[in-house]
Amino acid sequence: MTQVKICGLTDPDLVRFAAQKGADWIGFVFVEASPRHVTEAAAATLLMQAGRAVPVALLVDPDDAQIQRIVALGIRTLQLHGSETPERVTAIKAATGVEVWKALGVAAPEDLERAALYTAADRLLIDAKPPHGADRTGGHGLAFDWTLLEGWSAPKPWLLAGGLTAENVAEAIRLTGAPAVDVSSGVERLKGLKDRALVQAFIEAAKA
Ligand SMILES: O=C(O)c1ccccc1N[C@@H]1O[C@H](COP(=O)(O)O)[C@@H](O)[C@H]1O
Repeated sequence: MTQVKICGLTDPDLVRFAAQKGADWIGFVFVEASPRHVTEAAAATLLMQAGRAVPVALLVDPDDAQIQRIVALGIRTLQLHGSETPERVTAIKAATGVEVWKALGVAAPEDLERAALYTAADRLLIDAKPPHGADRTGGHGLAFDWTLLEGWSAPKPWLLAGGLTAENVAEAIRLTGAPAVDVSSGVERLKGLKDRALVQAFIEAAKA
């Protein structure tokens, strides 16, 4: 069954709800420019509601100190969503031993070729590229051309992200063969404000 990550939760009740409805991962965004930003202090409370869902820390070009603080909170999965090089990902994996995901923005076939360079990543997250001039690297609710993934042989376990919604996720999975999906904007009524009904509908559609 397709695995689901619900990203950018800031409300403990919604964390509990998403976990109860079957989310496999819950993402916490430690990126100040994001409307879903959570502080490390707030995350400590949110984590307690995750139940069997695995908490994921979304970080953009984190320094070693930030990584140490996040791991000290008890988060064992890092989603690197910046311009981290393969060498930096290898160093983070070696220093922490936790699960490390690397997000890659895709707009052309050559973007997928970079996937093979990230040998230390445990998973890849294949996302749309941010719009020109954007203040953050993801979470814009934009999809990319999924047909770019036709015939792609993923070198790692991977997730599909970018502009997914309850309405389009089944088609996205069918076209791309994604074993897992990640959503943020598509389960919001307003930017940064998650909606229970949309969260439930997304999980059900992805796992149907
Ligand atoms: O959610 C954010 O604000 C965010 C900030 C910085 C980097 C990534 C971010 N979100 C991730 O972006 C993709 C796509 O999200 P969307 O569903 O299109 O809104 C997803 O992996 C989020 O985790």
